Amino acid sequence: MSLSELETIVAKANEALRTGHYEAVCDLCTFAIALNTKRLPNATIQNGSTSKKPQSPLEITRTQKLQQKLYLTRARARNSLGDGVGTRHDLDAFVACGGQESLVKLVETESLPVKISNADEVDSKLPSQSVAFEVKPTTATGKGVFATPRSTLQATYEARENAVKALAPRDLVKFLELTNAFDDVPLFTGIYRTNTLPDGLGFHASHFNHCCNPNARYSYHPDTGRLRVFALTHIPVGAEIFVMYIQGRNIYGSTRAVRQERFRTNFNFTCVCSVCKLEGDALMASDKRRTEAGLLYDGMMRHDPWRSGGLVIRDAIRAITLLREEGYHADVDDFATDAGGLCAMHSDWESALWWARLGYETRQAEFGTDHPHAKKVKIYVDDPRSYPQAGVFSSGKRFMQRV
Ligand SMILES: C[S@@+](CC[C@H](N)C(=O)[O-])C[C@H]1O[C@@H](n2cnc3c(N)ncnc32)[C@H](O)[C@@H]1O
Repeated sequence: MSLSELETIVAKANEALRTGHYEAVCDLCTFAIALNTKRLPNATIQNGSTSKKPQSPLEITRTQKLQQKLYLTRARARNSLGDGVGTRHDLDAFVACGGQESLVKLVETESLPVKISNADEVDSKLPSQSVAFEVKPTTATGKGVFATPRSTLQATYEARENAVKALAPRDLVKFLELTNAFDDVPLFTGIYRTNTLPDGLGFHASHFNHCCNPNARYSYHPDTGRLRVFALTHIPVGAEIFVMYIQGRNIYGSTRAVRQERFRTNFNFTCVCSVCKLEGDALMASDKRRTEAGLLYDGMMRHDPWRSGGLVIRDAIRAITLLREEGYHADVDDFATDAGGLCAMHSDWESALWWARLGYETRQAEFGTDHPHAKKVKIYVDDPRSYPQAGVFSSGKRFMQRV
């Protein structure tokens, strides 16, 4: 962790001290002390060698001053929490790393105003009634999220500011608890990159693991500023809930090798989901299905809509069938909406409505009826004549094939 990141933590700890969030102060200082100790000139790292990077004299002074501030800040928080032993320990450590005795006296005599932490207030704002899962350790992926008996299909989670420096101290504690998959970049950046999925970073949502056949989908809801998670299929109690870190055609339309390359490049991990673990014929069949679905997606709208409109419908049916065979429960709308548009183009309102419904059902299940993605296609269900290309041909053709 860089010195400036540590200084950010000290600043946040002091902010928390001022606002009476003493538990958060302790968490932040404990975290930073552990990391800053490794930066001190006489520190040894785990294999017994000394700190890797030599520091300039200025940096050494900053590191030592930081350590003093951390102990003193935590001492004041512990004092306010009535933790006498902890306070004494921190004041001794403060002096041992060069802190002034006069400041120790000050803390010993100071009685900080006793403020009631509003922690409970903050927690009670979280949608605990709708929590349908819990975070637990997994064998292969660290922690993951599992369905609980109180399962509901919709669980909403608060979306948070991505800018770490703008986080409130308590949120910074939660941020620091998230996984970091990048050793070679500063800690804040590593945590940010590990946990910022296509729709943002959420202190709860970022605990979901990925699967190339997810059973849930999370999305950012702009009206409420929340990350929301919707189940895509029935999730039995005790089953892990998986979302997708890479979306749409990039996941359902790509082979394992291509997906793994994306995970390595974007997230620095090797995917061990049930689809990526397939071997032999099963893997070949999965790769074949996904390659075909990807090609169908790319090629569907290249058919001449006047002469070959039937091919658009044929491709949509084929692609949706492939996704179903693959056990992939999302993104049917990628094909259904275009198929509806084609039917509307030919003024086949009955078929246009059928496909519009399929597209809308998919989007409302994945994002919620109040999400802009769902609202955007709802208008075609309300009136298939509202497809932008509606009625351009009056060919009299009817596209009766359904999936
Ligand atoms: C956003 S976090 C997910 C929660 C994380 N497992 C934890 O312990 O808090 C992303 C990290 O989880 C792990 N992970 C998630 N899905 C995975 C998968 N399908 N295969 C392997 N590792 C996965 C990777 O280490 C990745 O960097």
